[in-house]
This record gives sequence, C-alpha cells and structure tokens, in this order.
Amino acid sequence: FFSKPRDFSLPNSSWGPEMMRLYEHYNSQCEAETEGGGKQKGPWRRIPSYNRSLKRKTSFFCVCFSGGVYLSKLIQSKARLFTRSIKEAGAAFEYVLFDNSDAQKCVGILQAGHLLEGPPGFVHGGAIATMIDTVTGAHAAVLSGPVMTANLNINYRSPIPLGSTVLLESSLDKTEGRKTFVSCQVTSSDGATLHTEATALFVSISVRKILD
Ligand SMILES: CCCCCCCC(=O)SCCNC(=O)CCNC(=O)[C@H](O)C(C)(C)COP(=O)(O)OP(=O)(O)OC[C@H]1O[C@@H](n2cnc3c(N)ncnc32)[C@H](O)[C@@H]1OP(=O)(O)O
Repeated sequence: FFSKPRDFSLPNSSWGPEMMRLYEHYNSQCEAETEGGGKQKGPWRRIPSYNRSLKRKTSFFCVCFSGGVYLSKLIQSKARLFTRSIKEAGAAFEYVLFDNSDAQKCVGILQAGHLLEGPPGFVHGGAIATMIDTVTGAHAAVLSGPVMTANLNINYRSPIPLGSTVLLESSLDKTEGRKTFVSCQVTSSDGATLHTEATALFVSISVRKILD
C-alpha cells in the first residue's frame, strides 16, 4: 500500500557530464574504505529530496492543531516543493545537496534548465536566489533543526549561462541563540568563475509555527 516517494536528488537522463562529474565527486566521498577493506561513513552525506515536504505531518497537524481544514483539503493535496514542482526532467532545477557535518559545510550542485531563463541565455536572478535559499536553508536545518529564512543578502557578480552546471557552497559563519548565520558562494563547476555571493540568517522555529 505504501509506495516509496521518489528521491529527486539522484541522477536522471537529463544530467549532463559536469553534473554527473560533480555528483560522483561528492557521492564517492559518502563512503570511505576501512583499513580492512570494509566500508564506513565518509565525510559527505547526500541529502535526499522529494517533491513534497512534511506531507503526512502537515495534513495531520493542519487538521489537529491549526484548524487548517481548508488548507489541508484544498491546498495541501496540491502543494509541491517549489524547486521540484516541474515534472519534465532537466527543464528547471536539477540539483543535489551534500552535507559535511565535520566541516560544517553543505554543497549544492545545480544544472539550470531552460525554464529558468532571465536575461537572454542566462539564469534568472530569482532562480539563483531560490537555489541559494535552498542550499543555505537545508544547511541551517541540518545544523539547527527547523528554521526559516529571516534575511538573505545577495551579490550577483557574473551571470550564469542557462544550461550550465554550478556549485553552491554554504559555510557556517556562527550561531547565536536561535540565529544561524551562513555564507554561500556560487561558482562555475571548475571553481574558476565566481557567479554569486550571499549571506543568510535563519531563525529557529517550532514546527508548530510553520504550520500555524
Ligand atoms: C529543503 C528545502 C529548504 C528550503 C529552505 C527555504 C527556507 C525559506 O524560504 S523560509 C520562507 C521565507 N521566510 C519566511 O517566510 C520567514 C518570515 N518571517 C518569520 O516568520 C519571522 O520573522 C521569523 C520566524 C524569521 C522570526 O520571527 P520570530 O520567531 O518571532 O523571531 P524574532 O523574535 O522576531 O527574532 C529572533 C532573532 O532573530 C533576529 N531577526 C529576525 N528577523 C531578522 C532579520 N530579518 N534580520 C536580522 N535579524 C533578524 C531578531 O532580531 C532576534 O534576534 P535576538 O535574538 O538577537 O534578539
């Protein structure tokens, strides 16, 4: 009765060679070899991704706690995670996130599809902001549990060609009480071109607050 939800952060036929190269680079570091030739956890962990978030909990909490019957019935059944809402593989956001808890870093590998166009031939600034929010948000959530973006500052340094693969690297700057401060850099897949720089503040919240 229970079908397993599809994990969208696994390779599909739309992933190009650069996307695959970076994916394999980090994925190969999710497992390390022991001295005896066995396997153990490596420094990186792939973060799975689905097209819905908190599906069961949300409908449960909506009905039970927030009086959200309207939300539950009419909206929740259709709700999709924004970055995973386009069905055609490769058309919009193709991405995968990896987390390194020892280094307190998170990386996102993004292949920007044709539906993300802003200026002719380049990626829309809002789509770049979306991916920065996604990578830094996932990083802050790994570090601090449930959070919401309170502040996002972005400097666009050079445009991202549509169809290209870029690397988003998020690092922890500091935590202060409920506040988690992170920085993010978006570079070309070889690291040679800096496309975008950002800082973000996430504030810890209770899950109840999101659902309210
Ligand atoms: C897997 C996919 C991952 C995707 C991740 C995507 C994440 C998102 O996009 S979330 C959606 C966008 N964000 C929102 O809609 C949030 C809207 N804002 C809010 O709900 C609230 O303002 C919220 C939760 C951020 C903070 O509210 P609240 O919990 O009442 O905290 P509040 O008491 O005001 O502030 C807590 C601290 O943060 C600071 N703070 C809050 N907002 C800001 C801000 N914008 N700038 C600087 N500091 C801030 C406060 O000064 C306070 O600091 P201190 O503790 O030192 O006094």
